[in-house]
Amino acid sequence: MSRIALTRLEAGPQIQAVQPTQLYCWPQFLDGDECEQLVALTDAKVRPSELASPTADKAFRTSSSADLERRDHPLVGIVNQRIAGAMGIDPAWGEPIQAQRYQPGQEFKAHTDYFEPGSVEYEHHGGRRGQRSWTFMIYLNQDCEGGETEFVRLDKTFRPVTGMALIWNNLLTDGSVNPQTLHHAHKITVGVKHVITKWYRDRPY
Ligand SMILES: O=C(O)CCC(=O)C(=O)O
Ligand SMILES: [Fe+2]
Repeated sequence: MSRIALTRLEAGPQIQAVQPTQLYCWPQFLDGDECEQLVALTDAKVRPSELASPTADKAFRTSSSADLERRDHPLVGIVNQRIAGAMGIDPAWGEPIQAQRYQPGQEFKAHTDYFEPGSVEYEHHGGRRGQRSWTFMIYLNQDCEGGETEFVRLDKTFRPVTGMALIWNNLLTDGSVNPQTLHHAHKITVGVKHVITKWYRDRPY
């Protein structure tokens, strides 16, 4: 699967990191109108974000989240298809699109998107549904300060840019997890940051 996705991805996005980590940035994956509509859909549905893995730190992930579904708006289906087409992955392997909203002071501290193998969270969230493989994240706005996405072990930091996608594989080509994908969504200092995230599994979800 990694190889198929890599081939398709070479058509549009810019490579940001090379083996063993596959990390891409794709400017203007969505246009400004699409982003604005997705922000409005998110604001109408948000709830406090959840954590897959337990942590004693109550300030670890302080954002809000919303699951965006096709029945919320036809644009959700269109974006789902555009992402699946770009990735060359069967849409059945994808989780529903989830939006994240960060208000001033909110962040998601350094974490990985894969489930720790052998852990309770893996049994609960992975298990039969499979491990998380690719993350396809799109910034919906840039009129904010702070909120950078930092890949702390890769020394790569991205500022939110409206419509820009960040795409990375949380796994290595042999299917094992890649700790180099550790990332931190920095605190927002001014304004509000919105993103949408699509996670793929390593088998049909
Ligand atoms: O908001 C970001 O920049 C990153 C979000 C993220 O890492 C996640 O939702 O898993
Ligand atoms: Fe993440």
